[in-house]
Amino acid sequence: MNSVWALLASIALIRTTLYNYLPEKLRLYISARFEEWTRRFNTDETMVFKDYQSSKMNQLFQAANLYLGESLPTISIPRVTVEKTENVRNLTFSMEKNTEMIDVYENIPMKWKYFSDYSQGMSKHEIRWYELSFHKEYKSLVTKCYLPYILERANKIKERNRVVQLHTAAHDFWTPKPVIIQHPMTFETLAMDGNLKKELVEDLNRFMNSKEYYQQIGKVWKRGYLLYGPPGTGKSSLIAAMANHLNFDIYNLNLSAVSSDFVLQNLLLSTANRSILVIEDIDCSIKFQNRESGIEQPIKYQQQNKVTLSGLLNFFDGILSCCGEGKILVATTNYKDRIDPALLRAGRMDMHIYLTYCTFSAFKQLALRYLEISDHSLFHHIQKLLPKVKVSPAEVAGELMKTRDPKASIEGLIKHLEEKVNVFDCRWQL
Ligand SMILES: Nc1ncnc2c1ncn2[C@@H]1O[C@H](COP(=O)(O)OP(=O)(O)OP(=O)(O)O)[C@@H](O)[C@H]1O
Repeated sequence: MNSVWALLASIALIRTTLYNYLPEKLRLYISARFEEWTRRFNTDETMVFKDYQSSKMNQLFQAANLYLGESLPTISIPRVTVEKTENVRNLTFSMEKNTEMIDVYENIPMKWKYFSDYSQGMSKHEIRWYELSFHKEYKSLVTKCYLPYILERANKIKERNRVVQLHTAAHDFWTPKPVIIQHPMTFETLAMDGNLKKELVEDLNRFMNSKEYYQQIGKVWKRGYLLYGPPGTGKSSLIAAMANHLNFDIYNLNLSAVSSDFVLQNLLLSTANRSILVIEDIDCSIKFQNRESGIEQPIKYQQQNKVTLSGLLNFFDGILSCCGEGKILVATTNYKDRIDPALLRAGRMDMHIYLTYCTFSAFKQLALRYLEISDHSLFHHIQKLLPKVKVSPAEVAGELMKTRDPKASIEGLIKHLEEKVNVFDCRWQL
């Protein structure tokens, strides 16, 4: 055995020595021939996915990370890295440096190896990469099917893991660190007319599944909703439910703090795709010039409100709104009649949703959520009182929260409603 090692070592030494004395052209020729010769015997091909390519994040590297991470908990592998970071919902698994795993795609084994190292040079930073090896006869399958499949799966994993974030604008920019919203409001917990809720959920789902349709008819893939109604009727709650349903980030825009139409345009351009842009109390943010009568906006308003109506219209449906896709605009107001009709038009505000004072049906949904009861002998009193008063779901929810005892809670609400009826009757007599 020792003599074999000695022979191999001598061959290597002779080869290196000879190689050093050969002219460069001949050396290059020999290595090319040598590589060709070894390739003939090697049946595998390897693809390398570096984390960064020309200082841009390599999407294939990221996708492989997510895709492989999903299979890691289910396969036998000696070591894995497990993480839970703030802005993802679930545990994330990743491969340890210099380890390998086999993924089976269409019954074909795909061998993945993960590497990391430190770059040489002035700034020492970590370089990470995956190597994917497969039998060379599957090269076309890998490029045409396997890699696109990984990209698609990774997108789905990303969507599933995402947490909803709230972005707010400050000093003409979106704040660099959005807040993670853990708002528990969903369409299940929102007390709202059953038919309206169903219509809205269907509308959102239809919109989400219509990307190709919008493209086909040449329309920008965006949708606008106007939520209007008295304070406390659940406009903000509904926005949270929409964001949770779609898993979309929220960009909350206070128009009165935006310094110009130009800034408004920039803010819109820097919102992410598949997000909800909210303009709360749109009627308070801008005093509208009456476009129908043609009366000019008074100078004092022009000074106060730096965003103009035309800037806003441009923002809703101008060329700018083409930048991005899957965008939802939500405007809220307590006074729909104060909004310029131009803004309310279909295409800008496609669906107008009236959130009203608490109805008996909404009360029953709140009772189920707050008191965990679907019926009670005192319910008929509430049913009689509710049509006589203007009470918001927020007010009812506040009463129901005062005690966990259903009887005491409903009695408290009846008392509150009766007081409101009496106040109303007194005013009526005056
Ligand atoms: N329809 C509803 N279903 C369940 N809870 C509700 C509903 N409406 C209001 N609430 C409760 O009342 C609170 C306040 O409601 P919300 O902020 O959504 O009302 P709003 O219409 O946005 O009010 P405003 O016009 O004053 O901004 C919510 O946090 C929620 O707990």
